[in-house]
Amino acid sequence: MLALGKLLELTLAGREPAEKTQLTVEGVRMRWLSEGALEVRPPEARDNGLDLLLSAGIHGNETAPIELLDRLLHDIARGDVKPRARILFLFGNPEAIRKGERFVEQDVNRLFNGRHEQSSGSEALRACELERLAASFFSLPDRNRLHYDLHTAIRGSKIEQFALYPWKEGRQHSRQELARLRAAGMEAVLLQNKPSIVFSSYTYDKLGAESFTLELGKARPFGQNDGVNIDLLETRLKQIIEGNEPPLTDAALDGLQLFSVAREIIKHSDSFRLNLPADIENFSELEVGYLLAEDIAQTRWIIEEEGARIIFPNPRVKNGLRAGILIVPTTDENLA
Ligand SMILES: O=C(O)CCC(=O)N[C@@H](CCC(=O)O)C(=O)O
Ligand SMILES: [Zn+2]
Repeated sequence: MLALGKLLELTLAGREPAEKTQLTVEGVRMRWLSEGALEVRPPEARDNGLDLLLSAGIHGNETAPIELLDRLLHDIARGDVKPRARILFLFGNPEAIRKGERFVEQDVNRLFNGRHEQSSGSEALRACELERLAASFFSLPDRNRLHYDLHTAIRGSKIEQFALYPWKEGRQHSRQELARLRAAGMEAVLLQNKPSIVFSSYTYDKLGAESFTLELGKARPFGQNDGVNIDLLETRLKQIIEGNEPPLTDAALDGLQLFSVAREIIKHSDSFRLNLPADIENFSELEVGYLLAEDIAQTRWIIEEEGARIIFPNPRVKNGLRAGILIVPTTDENLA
């Protein structure tokens, strides 16, 4: 296999490849751009006009998505997968991946849409670099832009695989993209309703891509991901890359559960208390009247919404950051 197909090995070793560009037997050009960043370009005659950004390892301990990108890249480097799309592979936080930690000093996925400018340290620099790499990749005119930012969650989940769909004023969420996610094995989608500082929101808001954060199961160390079944996603990604996706029918959304954000729980101070068991699963339902959280100055988060559920509860985040999202079921009536 070509050396550049071993992007994960290079990244884990903190090594720069001697040769920055290589051609596969299929005439596919692979170009190393920076640590954990590799562009794949099909021969011009085969290019179908899709620019696909695949990122993983924005959180260094979320290894199933990193292993998935590693397999896809190996397949392309060997000529077993023949791309018709341009692809940018990104391993988000190499230092944290090497340490097997979610982050080193601060969460890279809270540093996008300009947030890195108000911060310092290696993770702020990396968020800036990721924005630059994505902006340069998505700078070609008249092409379709798609970004999947792949994650696994800290805790178990009543709904194992789901997507978060960013929001932008005046832009409607796409039914076609939701159908594609359903075909890729996603069981639910959270339709966001305000701007955010995560990577997928940056590429959606600033770069015009269709962008999603995908949650694929529970985070485990390298080599221990047998419990994370991402076969449907892997198959779909290969089809997207090779430009031979089966057509999506009108019934394609069947079974996909849609949610919207009722409230984000923001931790304001060290006094923040979250009244949930440590092992609570994502999508657990909370009853009306339940006292979910308390914070400084008698702030109390009481459930008012029928059918409310919690995702990503985490009282250990830094002050000012999201300590959970309260979500409620929604319908498909506002989709484009
Ligand atoms: O399990 C958790 O608490 C977090 C899992 C995770 O890393 N999720 C992403 C979601 C990003 C988004 O809101 O689109 C994150 O928290 O960064
Ligand atoms: Zn993550």
